[in-house]
Amino acid sequence: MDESKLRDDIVRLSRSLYDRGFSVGSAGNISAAVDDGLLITPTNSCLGFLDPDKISKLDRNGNHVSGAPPSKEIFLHRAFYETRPQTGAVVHLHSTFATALSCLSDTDPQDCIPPITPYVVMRVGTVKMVPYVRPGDPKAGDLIRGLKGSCAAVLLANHGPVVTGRDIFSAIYAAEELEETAKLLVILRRAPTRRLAPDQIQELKTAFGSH
Ligand SMILES: O=C(CO)COP(=O)(O)O
Ligand SMILES: [Zn+2]
Repeated sequence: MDESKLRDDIVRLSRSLYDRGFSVGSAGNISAAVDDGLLITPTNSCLGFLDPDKISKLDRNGNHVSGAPPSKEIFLHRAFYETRPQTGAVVHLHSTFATALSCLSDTDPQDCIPPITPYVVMRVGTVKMVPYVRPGDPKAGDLIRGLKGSCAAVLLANHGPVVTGRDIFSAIYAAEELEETAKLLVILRRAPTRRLAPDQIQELKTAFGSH
């Protein structure tokens, strides 16, 4: 794993998210696994203007070893790496439509993003809601551990999405797919909407793997 390329990829992909309005201000944070720990965006940093040399590095025990102070959501990120060994990167955003679903009281907490299109099934899988805790509360880590690795993505109630992937590219593509599907769900709200049928979902899982 080339850490310096990974740092450049984090900067480039974060800027792209920011430029397209998936994040604003200093909201959101991104981490990626490296051989000896993980890289995570610094707390209070803007995803549009990251400096590769200031990205925080933590060792395998979660100790801060270099860069600016890490995101306060480090507990959330580490819980995904701990419970889903296939995780190579974690993306947390306050993207508008996924956050809207996280605030709507009739979003199904066991199935926040119903399977209405193939790509959300292929890239994201089942999304559960995690009860509200304040940003940076270590309890968020306990709540993620409680899912026992069953979800690649969650919505934090009244806060926003957290999405994981094998690597930084797949985590970000999945976060974009989740946001676009959330937008469709908000647009289609109260309109009778066809879901993919269970056999169609199974066909996708067989053809493309499941989350
Ligand atoms: O989105 C955020 C908190 O939930 C941003 O926090 P950080 O700036 O500490 O990464
Ligand atoms: Zn947040």
